[in-house]
Amino acid sequence: MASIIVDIPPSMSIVVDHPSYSLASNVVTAHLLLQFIVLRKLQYLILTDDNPFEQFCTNLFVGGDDLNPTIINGKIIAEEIRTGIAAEIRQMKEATGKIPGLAVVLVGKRRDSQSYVRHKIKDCEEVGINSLLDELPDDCPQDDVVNAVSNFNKDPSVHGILVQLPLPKHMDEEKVLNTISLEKDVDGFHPLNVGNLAIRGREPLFIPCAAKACIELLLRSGVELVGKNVVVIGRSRVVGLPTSLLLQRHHATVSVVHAHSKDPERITREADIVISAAGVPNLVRRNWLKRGAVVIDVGTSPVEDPSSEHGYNLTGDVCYEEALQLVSAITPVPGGVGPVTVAMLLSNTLDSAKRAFGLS
Ligand SMILES: NC(=O)C1=CN([C@@H]2O[C@H](COP(=O)(O)OP(=O)(O)OC[C@H]3O[C@@H](n4cnc5c(N)ncnc54)[C@H](OP(=O)(O)O)[C@@H]3O)[C@@H](O)[C@H]2O)C=CC1
Ligand SMILES: Nc1nc(=O)c2c([nH]1)NC[C@@H]1CN(c3ccc(C(=O)N[C@@H](CCC(=O)O)C(=O)O)cc3)C=[N+]21
Repeated sequence: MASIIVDIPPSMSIVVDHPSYSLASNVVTAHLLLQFIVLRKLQYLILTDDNPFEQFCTNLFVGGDDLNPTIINGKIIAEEIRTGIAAEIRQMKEATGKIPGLAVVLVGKRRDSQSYVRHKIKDCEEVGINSLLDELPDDCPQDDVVNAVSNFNKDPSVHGILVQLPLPKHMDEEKVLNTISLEKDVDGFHPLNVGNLAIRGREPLFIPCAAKACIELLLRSGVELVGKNVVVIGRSRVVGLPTSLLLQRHHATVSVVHAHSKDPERITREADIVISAAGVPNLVRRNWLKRGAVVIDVGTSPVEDPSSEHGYNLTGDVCYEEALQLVSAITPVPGGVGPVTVAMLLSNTLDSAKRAFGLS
């Protein structure tokens, strides 16, 4: 193990005890450590895996230890969005006598899926969207799900169709999702919607809700996107991929980290903004983050906890307590991205109804 001691008068020393730092890089930055040590009146500074050298030096460049991070409140932002949607729906009802409709297809009894669907239905009621729920058993044939979708495709009172993912293992998700009619694809998962999101100058009919939520949270918190280095962790159809595409439409410089990425800590530590959607609890530790970074934590993994009300706790991808020590803003889990994702679903459903009623 590398262990370097730099003598600094008067009677101070620096101990760099870390396998991955060469003598050369330590010598170059030794004067920065000196400044820090004098400033803090420290006798020793021990760098470990949790507090690596490069990150430490980045922090030093940025300055003091007095960041007071903003906790981005997704519940309040979602409520503001819902208030606007409810007002538009009241006007729509006065003008046309009609309201938007959202149909949800839920297969199986996953507790977290049931909970999200309950949230969606409650929020629909609150803003004046009519909601329909088709619940199917875990072991039903795929054709039953396809038929449920087809019926909703034909129903003129339905403007949005959502098939809650994941589907049971024996089903072909791609096939089921492709049966949703393009005009009712409020999740924005249809290949044509994804393709149009990816191509400059084209307009998708719908943009996936979690991606929209991330951007909305950033913009409403006053975070500039143009030219910023953004790292998106995850590249799924539901979150990672559409988020990276939408960020590029906002002129951010986007890097995508996934399960095969080498040295994800180093890549993520470069980012001004980190959006994490891996679904791995506490993946992003302190040493993944640059001081002053903005963090949007999309991950919501149910982690077993028999002592909690529902038998599990929703846990984010980001080690929240550690991140709080150095970020400038962060979304909590729960109460961050989740409620805004649902608000975006309502917004997409409203947009779809407006198109159907010739109001847009
Ligand atoms: N709050 C909200 O509104 C929403 C939250 N979610 C949550 O977001 C999370 C992600 O959802 P979803 O995208 O559907 O999940 P998926 O499992 O479909 O995708 C996960 C992505 O993360 C990547 N990944 C997995 N492990 C690692 C790792 N160790 N390091 C880096 N990347 C990794 C995968 O890489 P690879 O492609 O190489 O396999 C994949 O691209 C979940 O917790 C989900 O519950 C989802 C939707 C909305
Ligand atoms: N077709 C489809 N579209 C989706 O958008 C989709 C999906 N399938 N499958 C699962 C993921 C996950 N997802 C969430 C939505 C809201 C919350 C949410 O509201 N969370 C609350 C807490 C909810 C609770 O307490 O149960 C919060 O974070 O505060 C979470 C996760 C949408 N997804």
